[in-house]
Amino acid sequence: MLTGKEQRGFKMRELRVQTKSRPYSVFVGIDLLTQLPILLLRHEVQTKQKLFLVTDSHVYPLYANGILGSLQAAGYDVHIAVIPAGEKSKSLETLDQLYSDAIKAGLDRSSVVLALGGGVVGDLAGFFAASFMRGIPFVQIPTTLLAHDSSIGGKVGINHKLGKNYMGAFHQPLFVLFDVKFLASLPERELVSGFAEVVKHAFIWDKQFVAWLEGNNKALMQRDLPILEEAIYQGCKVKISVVSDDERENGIRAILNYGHTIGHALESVSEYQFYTHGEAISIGMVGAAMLSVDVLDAPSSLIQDTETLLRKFSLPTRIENNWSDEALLQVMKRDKKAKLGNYTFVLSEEVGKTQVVNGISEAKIREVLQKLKRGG
Ligand SMILES: NC(=O)c1ccc[n+]([C@@H]2O[C@H](COP(=O)([O-])OP(=O)(O)OC[C@H]3O[C@@H](n4cnc5c(N)ncnc54)[C@H](O)[C@@H]3O)[C@@H](O)[C@H]2O)c1
Ligand SMILES: O=C(O)C(=O)C[C@@H](O)[C@H](O)[C@H](O)COP(=O)(O)O
Ligand SMILES: [Zn+2]
Repeated sequence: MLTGKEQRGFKMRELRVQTKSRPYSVFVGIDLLTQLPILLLRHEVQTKQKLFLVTDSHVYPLYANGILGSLQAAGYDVHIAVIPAGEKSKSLETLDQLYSDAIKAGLDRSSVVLALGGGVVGDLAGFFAASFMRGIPFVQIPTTLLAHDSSIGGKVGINHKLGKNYMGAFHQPLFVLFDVKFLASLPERELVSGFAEVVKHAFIWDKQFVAWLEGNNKALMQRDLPILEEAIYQGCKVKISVVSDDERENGIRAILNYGHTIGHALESVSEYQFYTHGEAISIGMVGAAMLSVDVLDAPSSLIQDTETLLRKFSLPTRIENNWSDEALLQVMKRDKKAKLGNYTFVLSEEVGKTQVVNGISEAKIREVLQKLKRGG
Protein backbone atom coordinates (compact mmCIF):
# COMPACT_ATOMS: atom_id res chain seq x y z
CA MET A 1 0.00 0.00 0.00
CA LEU A 2 2.78 2.42 0.87
CA THR A 3 4.19 4.45 -1.96
CA GLY A 4 6.29 7.01 -0.10
CA LYS A 5 7.50 9.73 -2.41
CA GLU A 6 10.49 11.92 -1.87
CA GLN A 7 9.90 15.02 -3.95
CA ARG A 8 11.83 18.25 -3.62
CA GLY A 9 12.72 17.59 0.02
CA PHE A 10 9.30 16.63 1.38
CA LYS A 11 7.91 13.22 1.98
CA MET A 12 4.38 12.47 0.90
CA ARG A 13 2.93 9.10 1.76
CA GLU A 14 0.05 7.85 -0.34
CA LEU A 15 -2.55 5.32 0.77
CA ARG A 16 -5.27 3.94 -1.52
CA VAL A 17 -8.90 3.63 -0.44
CA GLN A 18 -10.64 0.89 -2.44
CA THR A 19 -14.28 1.82 -1.96
CA LYS A 20 -16.63 0.41 -4.62
CA SER A 21 -18.21 3.73 -5.60
CA ARG A 22 -14.78 5.25 -6.23
CA PRO A 23 -11.21 4.38 -5.27
CA TYR A 24 -9.08 7.35 -4.20
CA SER A 25 -5.85 8.40 -2.50
CA VAL A 26 -5.07 9.75 0.93
CA PHE A 27 -1.87 11.82 0.99
CA VAL A 28 -0.23 12.27 4.38
CA GLY A 29 2.88 14.31 5.15
CA ILE A 30 4.36 17.43 6.65
CA ASP A 31 4.22 20.63 4.56
CA LEU A 32 2.06 19.11 1.85
CA LEU A 33 -0.28 22.00 1.25
CA THR A 34 1.90 23.39 -1.52
CA GLN A 35 0.95 20.26 -3.46
CA LEU A 36 -2.77 21.11 -3.61
CA PRO A 37 -2.81 22.75 -7.08
CA ILE A 38 -0.62 19.96 -8.47
CA LEU A 39 -2.86 17.28 -6.99
CA LEU A 40 -5.98 18.97 -8.34
CA LEU A 41 -4.50 18.96 -11.83
CA ARG A 42 -3.39 15.34 -11.37
CA HIS A 43 -7.02 14.52 -10.56
CA GLU A 44 -8.12 16.26 -13.75
CA VAL A 45 -9.63 19.29 -12.06
CA GLN A 46 -9.05 21.92 -14.72
CA THR A 47 -8.61 25.62 -14.05
CA LYS A 48 -11.86 26.42 -15.84
CA GLN A 49 -13.78 24.48 -13.15
CA LYS A 50 -14.89 26.69 -10.24
CA LEU A 51 -13.58 25.81 -6.78
CA PHE A 52 -15.80 26.31 -3.71
CA LEU A 53 -13.59 26.45 -0.62
CA VAL A 54 -15.59 25.77 2.56
CA THR A 55 -13.86 26.52 5.84
CA ASP A 56 -14.70 27.74 9.34
CA SER A 57 -14.19 30.98 11.22
CA HIS A 58 -11.11 29.67 13.11
CA VAL A 59 -9.33 28.09 10.18
CA TYR A 60 -10.09 30.88 7.69
CA PRO A 61 -7.80 33.57 9.19
CA LEU A 62 -4.99 31.03 9.72
CA TYR A 63 -4.81 29.30 6.36
CA ALA A 64 -7.30 30.51 3.74
CA ASN A 65 -5.19 33.31 2.28
CA GLY A 66 -2.17 31.09 1.67
CA ILE A 67 -4.27 28.45 -0.03
CA LEU A 68 -6.21 31.00 -2.04
CA GLY A 69 -2.94 32.54 -3.23
CA SER A 70 -1.51 29.24 -4.46
CA LEU A 71 -4.77 28.21 -6.17
CA GLN A 72 -5.15 31.57 -7.88
CA ALA A 73 -1.51 31.50 -8.94
CA ALA A 74 -2.26 28.16 -10.60
CA GLY A 75 -5.16 29.81 -12.47
CA TYR A 76 -8.16 28.59 -10.43
CA ASP A 77 -11.28 30.67 -9.79
CA VAL A 78 -12.02 30.18 -6.07
CA HIS A 79 -15.13 31.13 -4.07
CA ILE A 80 -14.88 30.99 -0.31
CA ALA A 81 -17.64 30.18 2.20
CA VAL A 82 -16.82 30.62 5.90
CA ILE A 83 -19.09 28.88 8.42
CA PRO A 84 -19.10 29.57 12.17
CA ALA A 85 -16.62 27.24 13.94
CA GLY A 86 -18.16 24.47 16.05
CA GLU A 87 -20.49 21.48 16.02
CA LYS A 88 -23.59 23.70 15.86
CA SER A 89 -22.71 24.37 12.21
CA LYS A 90 -23.49 20.77 11.25
CA SER A 91 -27.06 21.98 10.77
CA LEU A 92 -29.75 22.49 8.14
CA GLU A 93 -29.40 26.27 8.56
CA THR A 94 -25.68 26.30 7.72
CA LEU A 95 -26.23 23.85 4.88
CA ASP A 96 -28.92 26.14 3.46
CA GLN A 97 -26.49 29.07 3.67
CA LEU A 98 -23.96 27.05 1.64
CA TYR A 99 -26.57 26.35 -1.06
CA SER A 100 -27.33 30.09 -1.28
CA ASP A 101 -23.64 31.02 -1.46
CA ALA A 102 -23.00 28.40 -4.12
CA ILE A 103 -25.92 29.42 -6.31
CA LYS A 104 -24.94 33.10 -6.07
CA ALA A 105 -21.34 32.19 -6.92
CA GLY A 106 -22.56 30.45 -10.07
CA LEU A 107 -21.37 26.96 -9.20
CA ASP A 108 -22.33 24.26 -11.66
CA ARG A 109 -22.00 20.49 -11.93
CA SER A 110 -18.35 20.74 -12.89
CA SER A 111 -17.47 22.76 -9.76
CA VAL A 112 -15.37 21.17 -7.02
CA VAL A 113 -15.79 21.68 -3.27
CA LEU A 114 -12.68 21.95 -1.08
CA ALA A 115 -13.42 21.14 2.58
CA LEU A 116 -10.72 22.86 4.62
CA GLY A 117 -11.17 22.23 8.33
CA GLY A 118 -11.97 19.65 10.97
CA GLY A 119 -14.70 17.03 10.98
CA VAL A 120 -17.44 19.64 11.15
CA VAL A 121 -16.38 21.31 7.90
CA GLY A 122 -15.67 17.93 6.26
CA ASP A 123 -19.05 16.42 7.19
CA LEU A 124 -21.02 19.55 6.28
CA ALA A 125 -19.17 20.48 3.08
CA GLY A 126 -19.18 16.81 2.07
CA PHE A 127 -22.96 16.64 2.49
CA PHE A 128 -23.29 19.89 0.58
CA ALA A 129 -21.22 18.32 -2.22
CA ALA A 130 -23.27 15.11 -2.11
CA SER A 131 -26.54 16.98 -2.54
CA PHE A 132 -25.83 20.14 -4.54
CA MET A 133 -27.17 19.63 -8.08
CA ARG A 134 -27.47 15.94 -7.04
CA GLY A 135 -23.79 15.62 -6.33
CA ILE A 136 -20.54 17.34 -7.24
CA PRO A 137 -16.96 16.27 -6.43
CA PHE A 138 -15.15 17.33 -3.28
CA VAL A 139 -11.70 17.19 -1.76
CA GLN A 140 -11.01 16.69 1.94
CA ILE A 141 -8.28 18.87 3.45
CA PRO A 142 -8.44 17.93 7.14
CA THR A 143 -6.92 20.36 9.65
CA THR A 144 -7.57 18.52 12.95
CA LEU A 145 -6.14 15.28 14.28
CA LEU A 146 -9.64 13.88 14.65
CA ALA A 147 -10.28 14.48 10.97
CA HIS A 148 -7.85 11.70 9.98
CA ASP A 149 -10.95 9.64 10.75
CA SER A 150 -13.71 11.88 9.39
CA SER A 151 -12.05 12.73 6.07
CA ILE A 152 -11.87 9.09 4.93
CA GLY A 153 -14.76 6.80 4.10
CA GLY A 154 -17.33 9.18 2.69
CA LYS A 155 -19.73 9.48 5.64
CA VAL A 156 -20.96 13.05 5.31
CA GLY A 157 -23.89 14.68 7.05
CA ILE A 158 -25.42 16.99 9.60
CA ASN A 159 -26.97 16.65 13.06
CA HIS A 160 -30.57 16.83 14.20
CA LYS A 161 -31.31 18.11 17.69
CA LEU A 162 -32.66 14.64 18.49
CA GLY A 163 -29.66 12.74 17.21
CA LYS A 164 -26.18 12.87 15.75
CA ASN A 165 -25.63 12.66 11.97
CA TYR A 166 -29.28 11.83 11.30
CA MET A 167 -29.22 13.32 7.81
CA GLY A 168 -26.40 12.39 5.51
CA ALA A 169 -24.99 10.42 2.62
CA PHE A 170 -22.07 8.29 1.53
CA HIS A 171 -20.06 10.48 -0.83
CA GLN A 172 -16.39 9.68 -1.33
CA PRO A 173 -13.91 12.51 -1.91
CA LEU A 174 -11.72 12.91 -5.00
CA PHE A 175 -8.73 12.69 -2.66
CA VAL A 176 -7.69 13.52 0.89
CA LEU A 177 -4.73 15.78 1.61
CA PHE A 178 -3.54 15.65 5.24
CA ASP A 179 -0.83 18.19 5.98
CA VAL A 180 0.31 17.34 9.52
CA LYS A 181 1.66 20.88 9.89
CA PHE A 182 -1.90 22.11 10.45
CA LEU A 183 -1.77 20.47 13.85
CA ALA A 184 0.77 23.00 15.13
CA SER A 185 -2.00 25.60 15.53
CA LEU A 186 -4.67 23.27 16.91
CA PRO A 187 -5.95 24.19 20.41
CA GLU A 188 -4.82 21.67 23.06
CA ARG A 189 -8.37 20.46 23.76
CA GLU A 190 -8.89 19.67 20.08
CA LEU A 191 -5.59 17.81 19.79
CA VAL A 192 -6.57 15.71 22.80
CA SER A 193 -10.02 15.12 21.32
CA GLY A 194 -8.41 13.73 18.16
CA PHE A 195 -6.45 11.15 20.14
CA ALA A 196 -9.75 9.48 21.06
CA GLU A 197 -10.28 8.36 17.45
CA VAL A 198 -6.63 7.31 17.18
CA VAL A 199 -7.02 5.19 20.34
CA LYS A 200 -10.28 3.81 18.91
CA HIS A 201 -8.50 2.74 15.73
CA ALA A 202 -5.81 1.05 17.81
CA PHE A 203 -8.27 -0.77 20.12
CA ILE A 204 -10.42 -2.11 17.31
CA TRP A 205 -7.40 -3.17 15.28
CA ASP A 206 -4.29 -4.50 16.98
CA LYS A 207 -2.22 -4.70 20.16
CA GLN A 208 0.89 -3.44 18.40
CA PHE A 209 -0.74 -0.12 17.59
CA VAL A 210 -1.95 0.18 21.21
CA ALA A 211 1.59 -0.51 22.47
CA TRP A 212 3.02 2.01 20.01
CA LEU A 213 0.62 4.69 21.29
CA GLU A 214 1.62 3.91 24.88
CA GLY A 215 5.29 4.15 24.01
CA ASN A 216 4.95 7.37 22.04
CA ASN A 217 2.42 9.06 24.27
CA LYS A 218 4.73 11.85 25.43
CA ALA A 219 6.01 12.74 21.97
CA LEU A 220 2.45 12.72 20.64
CA MET A 221 1.19 15.00 23.40
CA GLN A 222 4.14 17.31 22.75
CA ARG A 223 3.17 17.50 19.06
CA ASP A 224 6.29 15.93 17.67
CA LEU A 225 5.15 16.24 14.05
CA PRO A 226 6.89 13.15 12.56
CA ILE A 227 5.46 11.01 15.40
CA LEU A 228 2.02 12.57 14.91
CA GLU A 229 2.36 11.82 11.21
CA GLU A 230 3.02 8.17 12.01
CA ALA A 231 -0.02 7.98 14.33
CA ILE A 232 -2.20 9.54 11.62
CA TYR A 233 -0.77 7.23 9.00
CA GLN A 234 -1.47 4.14 11.15
CA GLY A 235 -4.96 5.41 12.05
CA CYS A 236 -5.72 6.06 8.38
CA LYS A 237 -4.58 2.54 7.50
CA VAL A 238 -7.12 1.05 9.93
CA LYS A 239 -9.92 3.27 8.67
CA ILE A 240 -9.04 2.53 5.04
CA SER A 241 -8.98 -1.24 5.57
CA VAL A 242 -12.43 -1.17 7.13
CA VAL A 243 -14.18 1.16 4.68
CA SER A 244 -12.55 -0.51 1.68
CA ASP A 245 -14.21 -3.76 2.79
CA ASP A 246 -17.59 -2.31 3.62
CA GLU A 247 -18.26 1.13 2.18
CA ARG A 248 -21.89 1.51 3.29
CA GLU A 249 -21.82 -0.14 6.72
CA ASN A 250 -23.57 -3.34 5.84
CA GLY A 251 -21.25 -5.23 8.21
CA ILE A 252 -17.72 -4.71 9.49
CA ARG A 253 -17.76 -0.91 9.11
CA ALA A 254 -19.90 -0.70 12.26
CA ILE A 255 -16.79 -1.48 14.36
CA LEU A 256 -15.69 2.11 13.65
CA ASN A 257 -18.58 3.04 15.93
CA TYR A 258 -16.75 1.62 18.98
CA GLY A 259 -17.57 3.97 21.88
CA HIS A 260 -20.11 5.86 19.81
CA THR A 261 -23.42 4.53 21.23
CA ILE A 262 -22.83 6.25 24.58
CA GLY A 263 -20.65 8.94 22.96
CA HIS A 264 -23.29 10.12 20.51
CA ALA A 265 -25.93 10.03 23.28
CA LEU A 266 -23.75 12.30 25.43
CA GLU A 267 -23.26 14.72 22.55
CA SER A 268 -26.96 14.76 21.77
CA VAL A 269 -28.31 15.26 25.35
CA SER A 270 -25.85 18.10 25.87
CA GLU A 271 -27.01 19.70 22.61
CA TYR A 272 -23.49 19.36 21.14
CA GLN A 273 -22.16 21.98 23.55
CA PHE A 274 -20.49 20.18 26.44
CA TYR A 275 -18.17 17.49 25.09
CA THR A 276 -16.14 17.47 21.92
CA HIS A 277 -16.82 14.40 19.77
CA GLY A 278 -13.55 12.82 20.89
CA GLU A 279 -14.24 13.42 24.59
CA ALA A 280 -17.70 11.90 24.29
CA ILE A 281 -16.46 8.76 22.54
CA SER A 282 -13.61 8.46 25.02
CA ILE A 283 -16.19 8.03 27.79
CA GLY A 284 -18.18 5.82 25.42
CA MET A 285 -15.19 3.50 24.94
CA VAL A 286 -14.88 3.03 28.71
CA GLY A 287 -18.60 2.21 28.80
CA ALA A 288 -18.17 -0.22 25.90
CA ALA A 289 -15.27 -1.91 27.73
CA MET A 290 -17.43 -2.28 30.87
CA LEU A 291 -20.25 -3.83 28.84
CA SER A 292 -17.77 -6.08 27.02
CA VAL A 293 -16.63 -7.57 30.33
CA ASP A 294 -20.23 -8.11 31.37
CA VAL A 295 -21.70 -9.35 28.08
CA LEU A 296 -18.78 -10.96 26.21
CA ASP A 297 -16.71 -12.13 29.18
CA ALA A 298 -13.85 -9.95 28.07
CA PRO A 299 -11.02 -9.86 30.64
CA SER A 300 -11.60 -7.15 33.27
CA SER A 301 -8.16 -5.74 32.38
CA LEU A 302 -9.79 -4.35 29.21
CA ILE A 303 -11.48 -1.65 31.30
CA GLN A 304 -8.27 -0.72 33.09
CA ASP A 305 -6.21 -0.74 29.89
CA THR A 306 -8.76 1.44 28.10
CA GLU A 307 -8.91 3.97 30.93
CA THR A 308 -5.15 4.08 31.42
CA LEU A 309 -4.44 4.82 27.78
CA LEU A 310 -7.21 7.41 27.47
CA ARG A 311 -6.03 9.17 30.64
CA LYS A 312 -2.47 9.25 29.30
CA PHE A 313 -3.91 11.33 26.47
CA SER A 314 -5.75 13.55 29.00
CA LEU A 315 -9.11 12.28 27.79
CA PRO A 316 -12.14 12.04 30.11
CA THR A 317 -13.25 8.58 31.23
CA ARG A 318 -16.27 9.50 33.34
CA ILE A 319 -19.52 11.42 32.79
CA GLU A 320 -19.08 14.76 34.51
CA ASN A 321 -22.65 15.98 34.45
CA ASN A 322 -25.85 14.50 35.72
CA TRP A 323 -27.82 13.88 32.54
CA SER A 324 -30.62 11.47 33.35
CA ASP A 325 -30.26 7.82 32.41
CA GLU A 326 -33.69 8.11 30.77
CA ALA A 327 -32.55 10.86 28.41
CA LEU A 328 -29.38 8.97 27.48
CA LEU A 329 -31.22 5.66 27.01
CA GLN A 330 -33.81 7.31 24.78
CA VAL A 331 -31.08 8.52 22.40
CA MET A 332 -29.23 5.17 22.51
CA LYS A 333 -32.43 3.33 21.59
CA ARG A 334 -32.71 5.26 18.33
CA ASP A 335 -28.98 4.98 17.50
CA LYS A 336 -28.53 4.33 13.78
CA LYS A 337 -27.03 0.89 14.49
CA ALA A 338 -30.04 -0.16 16.58
CA LYS A 339 -32.15 -2.96 15.12
CA LEU A 340 -35.87 -3.41 15.85
CA GLY A 341 -35.77 -1.04 18.79
CA ASN A 342 -33.04 -3.01 20.60
CA TYR A 343 -29.99 -1.39 22.14
CA THR A 344 -26.97 -2.09 19.96
CA PHE A 345 -23.34 -1.64 20.95
CA VAL A 346 -19.94 -2.32 19.44
CA LEU A 347 -18.14 -4.46 22.00
CA SER A 348 -14.71 -5.97 22.29
CA GLU A 349 -13.61 -9.44 23.36
CA GLU A 350 -10.06 -8.13 23.46
CA VAL A 351 -7.99 -5.60 21.57
CA GLY A 352 -8.50 -6.27 17.84
CA LYS A 353 -11.58 -8.47 18.33
CA THR A 354 -14.55 -6.18 18.05
CA GLN A 355 -18.14 -7.09 17.22
CA VAL A 356 -21.60 -5.57 17.02
CA VAL A 357 -23.95 -6.85 19.73
CA ASN A 358 -27.66 -6.32 19.32
CA GLY A 359 -30.23 -6.63 22.11
CA ILE A 360 -28.31 -5.56 25.20
CA SER A 361 -30.59 -5.29 28.21
CA GLU A 362 -31.50 -1.88 29.56
CA ALA A 363 -30.51 -3.01 33.07
CA LYS A 364 -26.93 -3.67 31.96
CA ILE A 365 -26.67 -0.28 30.31
CA ARG A 366 -28.09 1.45 33.40
CA GLU A 367 -25.42 -0.28 35.52
CA VAL A 368 -22.70 1.01 33.21
CA LEU A 369 -24.12 4.54 33.22
CA GLN A 370 -24.11 4.51 37.02
CA LYS A 371 -20.46 3.41 37.09
CA LEU A 372 -19.53 6.07 34.55
CA LYS A 373 -21.32 8.72 36.60
CA ARG A 374 -20.02 7.88 40.04
CA GLY A 375 -16.53 6.89 38.95
CA GLY A 376 -16.86 3.19 39.90
N1 LIG B 1 -17.57 11.43 8.80
C1 LIG B 1 -16.94 10.66 9.68
O1 LIG B 1 -16.60 9.51 9.40
C2 LIG B 1 -16.59 11.23 11.02
C3 LIG B 1 -15.64 10.58 11.82
C4 LIG B 1 -15.32 11.14 13.04
C5 LIG B 1 -15.92 12.33 13.44
N2 LIG B 1 -16.80 12.94 12.64
C6 LIG B 1 -17.40 14.23 13.02
O2 LIG B 1 -16.35 15.19 13.09
C7 LIG B 1 -16.78 16.25 13.94
C8 LIG B 1 -15.68 16.63 14.87
O3 LIG B 1 -14.56 17.04 14.14
P1 LIG B 1 -13.38 17.87 14.82
O4 LIG B 1 -13.05 17.29 16.12
O5 LIG B 1 -12.32 18.02 13.80
O6 LIG B 1 -14.09 19.24 15.19
P2 LIG B 1 -14.17 20.66 14.47
O7 LIG B 1 -14.26 20.53 13.02
O8 LIG B 1 -15.23 21.41 15.19
O9 LIG B 1 -12.74 21.31 14.82
C9 LIG B 1 -12.42 21.52 16.17
C10 LIG B 1 -12.05 22.99 16.44
O10 LIG B 1 -10.73 23.23 15.97
C11 LIG B 1 -10.70 24.36 15.10
N3 LIG B 1 -9.64 24.07 14.13
C12 LIG B 1 -9.67 23.17 13.13
N4 LIG B 1 -8.46 23.06 12.57
C13 LIG B 1 -7.65 23.94 13.20
C14 LIG B 1 -6.27 24.25 13.08
N5 LIG B 1 -5.46 23.61 12.24
N6 LIG B 1 -5.76 25.23 13.88
C15 LIG B 1 -6.57 25.86 14.78
N7 LIG B 1 -7.87 25.57 14.97
C16 LIG B 1 -8.40 24.61 14.19
C17 LIG B 1 -12.09 24.44 14.54
O11 LIG B 1 -12.39 25.73 14.10
C18 LIG B 1 -12.92 24.03 15.76
O12 LIG B 1 -13.08 25.12 16.61
C19 LIG B 1 -18.02 15.74 14.67
O13 LIG B 1 -19.15 16.34 14.12
C20 LIG B 1 -18.01 14.26 14.38
O14 LIG B 1 -19.30 13.72 14.41
C21 LIG B 1 -17.16 12.41 11.44
O1 LIG C 1 -16.72 6.03 9.48
C1 LIG C 1 -17.48 5.43 10.25
O2 LIG C 1 -18.22 4.51 9.86
C2 LIG C 1 -17.53 5.78 11.68
O3 LIG C 1 -18.37 5.27 12.41
C3 LIG C 1 -16.54 6.77 12.18
C4 LIG C 1 -16.98 7.51 13.42
O4 LIG C 1 -15.80 7.90 14.11
C5 LIG C 1 -17.74 8.80 13.12
O5 LIG C 1 -17.99 9.49 14.31
C6 LIG C 1 -19.01 8.66 12.28
O6 LIG C 1 -19.45 9.94 11.90
C7 LIG C 1 -20.13 8.02 13.01
O7 LIG C 1 -21.07 7.63 12.08
P1 LIG C 1 -22.60 7.35 12.43
O8 LIG C 1 -23.09 6.58 11.26
O9 LIG C 1 -22.64 6.59 13.71
O10 LIG C 1 -23.25 8.67 12.58
ZN1 LIG D 1 -16.29 9.27 15.69
